[in-house]
Amino acid sequence: MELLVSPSSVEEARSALAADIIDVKKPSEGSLGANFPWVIHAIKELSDKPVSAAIGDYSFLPGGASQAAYGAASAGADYVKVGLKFDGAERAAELISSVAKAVHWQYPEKTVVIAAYADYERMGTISPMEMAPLVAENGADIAMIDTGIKDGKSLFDFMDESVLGEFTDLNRSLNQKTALAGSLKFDDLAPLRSINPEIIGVRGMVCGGDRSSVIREELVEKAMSLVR
Ligand SMILES: O=C[C@H](O)COP(=O)(O)O
Repeated sequence: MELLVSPSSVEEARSALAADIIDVKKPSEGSLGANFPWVIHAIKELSDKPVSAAIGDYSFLPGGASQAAYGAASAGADYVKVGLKFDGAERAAELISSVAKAVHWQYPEKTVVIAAYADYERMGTISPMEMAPLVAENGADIAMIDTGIKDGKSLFDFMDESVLGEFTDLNRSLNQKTALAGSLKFDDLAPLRSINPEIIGVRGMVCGGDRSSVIREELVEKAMSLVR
């Protein structure tokens, strides 16, 4: 299980360098808010660690999402991550294939992450289970669950360990990886280890519980020691 940590600036990224994957985002623009390309580039320059970039919680806008995905990959992101903020399997397939093509067209080695929301019922968006079979089938690499509304409710408030285990197993059977996130706490690391997704994503946990605060290096190190 690898640890992905989401800084919002170059300064914060310096405190996150112990993580396996540095995930650039702009939390003030949403759960998967996109940061500026020059911030992605500067964070990529900081270390040899793989860099991920969120491109936004996207409505059904395959053209816009594919340009944003291409921009993030060109700026240096090794992982490009998009959230599906709409419903409908057919529309999801179209946006996933557009984003995957935009990245793999010139960067076949890069990884495309597609996120659905644990709180899809209150978001009115596609569910993670409905999204899962559309990911690799449309050229993407990782199926992710995050919470869409960051109001303190966590992934486990919406999906229990057995459902998350089913999601992870389903992804494995589809030859795609799983990433889980959503206001995770240190106490969640034990159940997450038994669910065993390839990646877990955190921000609030390593900010001391408040994701609008700043990432603390010692908490990233603590989280790394517990996921190993
Ligand atoms: O990709 C992971 C997210 O940034 C998780 O943020 P959070 O732990 O504050 O919900």
